[in-house]
Order: sequence, then structure tokens, then C-alpha cells
Amino acid sequence: MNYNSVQTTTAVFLLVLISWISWFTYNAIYNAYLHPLARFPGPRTAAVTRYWKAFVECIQNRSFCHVLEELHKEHGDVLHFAQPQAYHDIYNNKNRWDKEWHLYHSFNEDRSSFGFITYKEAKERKDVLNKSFSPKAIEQIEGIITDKIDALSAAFTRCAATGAPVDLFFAYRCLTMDIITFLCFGTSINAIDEPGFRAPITEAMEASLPVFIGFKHSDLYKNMILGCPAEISKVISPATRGLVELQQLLQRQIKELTNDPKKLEKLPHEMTIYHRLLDNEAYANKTVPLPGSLYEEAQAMMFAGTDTVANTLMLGSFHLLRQRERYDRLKRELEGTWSDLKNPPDLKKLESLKYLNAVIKESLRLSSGVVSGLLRVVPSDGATICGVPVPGETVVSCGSTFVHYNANIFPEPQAFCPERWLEEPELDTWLVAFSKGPRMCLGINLAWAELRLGFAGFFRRFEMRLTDDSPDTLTFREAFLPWFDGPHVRAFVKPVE
Ligand code: HEM
Repeated sequence: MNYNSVQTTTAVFLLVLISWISWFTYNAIYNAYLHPLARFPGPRTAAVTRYWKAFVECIQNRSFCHVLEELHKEHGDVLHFAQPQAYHDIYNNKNRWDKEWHLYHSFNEDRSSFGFITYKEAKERKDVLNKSFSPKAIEQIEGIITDKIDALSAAFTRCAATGAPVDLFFAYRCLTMDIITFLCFGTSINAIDEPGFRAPITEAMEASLPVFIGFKHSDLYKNMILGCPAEISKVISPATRGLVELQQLLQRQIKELTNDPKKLEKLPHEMTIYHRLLDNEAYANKTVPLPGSLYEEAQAMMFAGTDTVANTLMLGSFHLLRQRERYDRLKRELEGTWSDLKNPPDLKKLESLKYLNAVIKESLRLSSGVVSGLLRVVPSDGATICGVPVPGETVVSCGSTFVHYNANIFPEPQAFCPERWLEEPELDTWLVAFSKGPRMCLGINLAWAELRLGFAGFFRRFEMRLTDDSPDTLTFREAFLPWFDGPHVRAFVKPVE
């Protein structure tokens, strides 16, 4: 390189640097003082750059929903909204607000019912899938759920015979994984049969939860991990090996089915998501989505339908086992309906059990489903949330924990108290674990069926006692879903005579 070209390169570099600094400074001043949102209270750094959130989550390693609690105390209730009414103002059937791109793009499921940003795209996909998740459809697959619950009960009985405690955290994850994979994909993973319920796939999902926190803030990081070939990924990240293997299996399955749709007939039942997704007639434009989109849908189902239900079962069991009176009350109600152990009641019957349903609601409240704020973009003509006018294009949310742990609605919010749902039926309005509005959970009927059959099955068939090394409280780190990274809930189980 001669002297002149070095000079030119240095000049270009300096010019780019100065332009970038000027651009950054202009934006920082504009965002902090001149932007329509500048009048809203909050940390100035948060107004200047969205990397402030990345700093809090990735460098300080803090749970954002817990940081928000502190910020609300200092700055008041907006722009993440802490007042429960905001939940209904944001997530309701009239609003067709987009999901926020950075958050939802981080899951790598952009072309799925969960990942579509716009209401229109999501509605088209959900219209196709709704038929598989309607109350009638769930009634038809009750047998699939009970088979898996029976399999886990058999595994509990085997543990009891050896005197080994059951790791309820892993056991329930294996159950929900087996249900979702068999139901949605017609694939038997048999996670339940893995020794100690340490199925590679559920352990891998656990390991991958915190990784998504980083993905949200850096596309580059996400593409580096997810973009590399599966075989290399398995070597450089052994913890997520099971997940990559399941992804490969689903990809192979989708390829086979799209190449030869007749193979659908070979699946063990007709309720897989592919039966709907590969049916031209199910679409307004009579066109089946691309294989990549089918794969993303499958992955969304797997993540949406496993930890959520398992956390609810785990959290409910944890509290019931620590509160003997409530444990006994549930048992008494179950024995009243289910006297002969060999003759279990069906879902319809379980729907009428008041205490069982109250236990489930309380478990949903405390586990809260998704604990991150479900970010939405206010449409261009603006909106009013909790009486506050909010300009168009603003990103807003109200996390479910701000509703579920609100002491005015749920006195002593940290206490597990199923009775509150029996005493005040109007509390149902404030159960938002499945969210509300057009982007609410697609799997709500399936989840309720798993929870009713699961709580009833395990608490009727077994006497359970927590091990001494089980935690005293359950704390989580926000990773979209709650990430329970402390000691696991474990219990000794004994089959009822
Ligand atoms: C206790 C169990 C469950 C809870 C608490 C729960 C909670 C939620 C929540 C809060 C959302 C909204 C997410 C958002 O707005 O970004 C959601 C969406 C979704 N859930 Fe669930 N879920 C559960 C079980 C399931 C199951 C079993 C499935 C079945 C596969 C499922 C499938 C989905 C799908 C596909 C969406 C995306 C809907 C959309 O964006 O329009 N969920 N769920």
C-alpha cells in the first residue's frame, strides 16, 4: 500500500467514525429530550438506546421483570404498564396490534402462528390449526393424554419400588414433551422412560432457555449458533445436542411428508398438526406453507406446549406438598369422584371438580405462563392505555406477573391459596396466564386437559412427600418463560393401596 492510499483509507475511516458518532449523538439527544416519548418517566439511558436492556439482561444478568418492578416503584406505572387494567387495554379482542419484531424474531420461528408479527398472518395460520385444538378435538385425543399420564404413573411406581425420589421438575417436562411430540407430530420420544427422567431433549430445552435472552439482543449471535450445520453445533454445544437432534428429526419428517403426502397415512393418528397444515383446502389461498414454515410451526408447538404446562404442574405440586390441608382437600375431592382406582373419571367429569379447578387456576397464577412482557406495537394513530395517551409505533406491554402478583387483586399474592378462586369467581377476569385477545394461546384447551388429567391422576394415585433437599421457595429468572434455575422439586411417591 503506498502513502496516498493509506491516507485515503484513514480519511474514509475517520469520516465513517465521525458520521457514526454524530448520528448516535443526534439520536441520543432526540430520543432523550425531543421524541414524543421523552415526556414519559424512566431511566434516560433506556430512552437513548435499546442496548440498555441488553446490558441489564446480558451483562448484569438480571431478570427484566424484576428490574421493572423496581423501576415502577421509582418512576410510576408507564410505559411498561404496572396497572393490571393495562393488560386488558393492550391485549383484547378489538386490538390487532403487531408483535414487536426484535423480541419475536429472536425465537427463529418467524413463520409460525407464534412468530408471525402481524395479526393477519397469525390469524390465517391459527384458522388452519384451531380445528386441532378446539374443545371437541381435545375430547377426541383424551386417550393420548391419559396414555402418557399412565406411563408417567407407571414410572412413579417403579421409583417407589426402589425408594428413589422423583425429580418432579424433569418428570413433568418429560410428560408434556411426550404428549406434544406424539400429539402434534405423531412421534414417540418416550422421554418418560429415560433414567431419572433426564431425557436429553428436555435437558437441552432447559439449557437453551437462557440462550434466547442473548438472541433477543444480537442477531449475529443467534445466526452464529443456529446457522451452523447441526453436526458442528452438536460438537461445539453438547448441552443443546438433544434439541438439535429433535430439530433434525422434525426436519426429516417434514421433508418426507412434503415429498410424499401419502406418508401422512402412516402416522399413528389423524390429529397431528401436519394433517391440517398439509391440507390445501384448509387455506384461503389453497396453498400449503413452505417446509421451513412447517418446521418453525413444529418448533413453536414444542416450546409453547412443554415447559408451560410442566411448570404449572410442578409449581402446583410443590405448594400442595407443603400445605397438607390443601393437599388433603384435593385428595378428598378426587376420592369422592374417583372411588375405584381402576376406573378413572373422564375429562368432562374432572371439569366439574371445583377444588381441582381452583388448584389449577392458582398454579397458573403463580407460574404465570410467560413472564416477559408480551411486547406489542401501538398502531400509528396511537392508543389510550390506562387513561394515558400513547403515541403510535410505541412498544408497550404489561407483564402477566404485574397482574397475577398484584396485592389489590390477589391479597398475599405470594401465597398459594386455591380457595380465593372459589370465594371470588370474578377473579377469573384477572387470570391472564394464557394472555387475551387475538394472539392468546392456541393450546389453552389442550393445556387445561393436561392439567386436569395430570393433577387428578398423580394426586389420586400417589401419596407424595417432598424430599428434605427440595427448595423452600421457587424463584425464577425471566427468559420469556420463567427459568427455574435453582434446586429441583423432588418428592417421594407411594402408590395408593
Ligand atoms: C399452561 C400452559 C400454557 C400457558 C400458560 C400458555 C401461555 C401462552 C401465552 C401467554 C401466549 C401468548 C404469547 C405471546 O403473545 O407472545 C401463548 C401463545 C401460544 N401458545 Fe400457549 N400456553 C400454554 C400451553 C400451550 C400449549 C399446550 C400449546 C400447544 C401446542 C400452546 C401453543 C401456543 C401457541 C401456538 C401460541 C401462539 C399464539 C399467537 O401468537 O397467536 N400453548 N401461550
